[in-house]
Amino acid sequence: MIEMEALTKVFGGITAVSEVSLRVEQGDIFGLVGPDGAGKTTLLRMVCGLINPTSGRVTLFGGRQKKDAGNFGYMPQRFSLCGDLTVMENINFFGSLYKLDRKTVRERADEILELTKLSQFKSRFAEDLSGGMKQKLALTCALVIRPGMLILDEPTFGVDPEFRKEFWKILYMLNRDGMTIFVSTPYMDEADLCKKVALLDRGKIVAVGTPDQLKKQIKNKIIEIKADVKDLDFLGELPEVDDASFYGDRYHVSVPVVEPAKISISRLLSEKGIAISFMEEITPSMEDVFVSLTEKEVV
Ligand SMILES: Nc1ncnc2c1ncn2[C@@H]1O[C@H](COP(=O)(O)OP(=O)(O)OP(=O)(O)O)[C@@H](O)[C@H]1O
Repeated sequence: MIEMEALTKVFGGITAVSEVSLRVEQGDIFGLVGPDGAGKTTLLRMVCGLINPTSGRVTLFGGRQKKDAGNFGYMPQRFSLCGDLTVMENINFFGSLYKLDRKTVRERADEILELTKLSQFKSRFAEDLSGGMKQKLALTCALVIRPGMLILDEPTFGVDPEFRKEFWKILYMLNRDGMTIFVSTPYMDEADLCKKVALLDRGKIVAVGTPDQLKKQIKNKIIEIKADVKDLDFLGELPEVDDASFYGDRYHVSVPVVEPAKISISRLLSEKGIAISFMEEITPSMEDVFVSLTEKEVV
């Protein structure tokens, strides 16, 4: 459905996207995952034809359909709605950009607003919606053209976890009904929700595969630790430990062999008078995969 060949974008002296080759297949939920500034927006904008690549090529739908034929929906990262128009007026405006007649827009809107649970807010001004509801309205607008493929740029950025769950539920429903989804996200936990993932770092693809395939690429084991102090960075200095990273209220320690590392960690923490409430080997998360492939900590 989307084929990217050595896609590159240079802005002045900055190479935002470098030699990216990827294929998004029909029926995929394909995640483009990477931290801020990795090049996600730039890549998606080239795919949508909003900016030209410096070099490389994008082919959509095997080159059989035109990019501008309304056969894919795009939900940009930035707020793309008119704040002083109501929910329904925004949808009508969007429909008119694609030359859809009012009746068609109204019928489709009713259906999609049901799905996005915005039906009761049709006459509310967009600027008065919550952050999550604004994102849902942007999604509704992108869906009004009934696209076969949806391209979304960080659709859940900065909204609460409850909303993120709800938004992903909608994406799953759309995908189940046959829609191909190409979505960017800085959230590593969302990578786990994708059928296929490309990890992007400083403009380059560092890994591509299903979440399970990517997790198997990690050679080290991961030990998760909860202790009564927050800063356990010093664990990285133990010879049995390759890396120690902070994850919210816990630490993930990357080790070649589990048991000697656990003994050594227990000894060191006990010497420092630090109590351990949890220390077990766990299945690596997508954060662990990203850290191990890029040697970077993520938020
Ligand atoms: N129009 C532009 N002119 C100059 N530099 C740009 C432009 N657009 C993006 N960049 C730079 O390209 C790099 C990639 O930016 P991009 O916005 O694509 O990343 P991103 O992964 O989407 O991150 P974010 O979530 O912060 O938007 C960054 O260093 C950014 O500053």
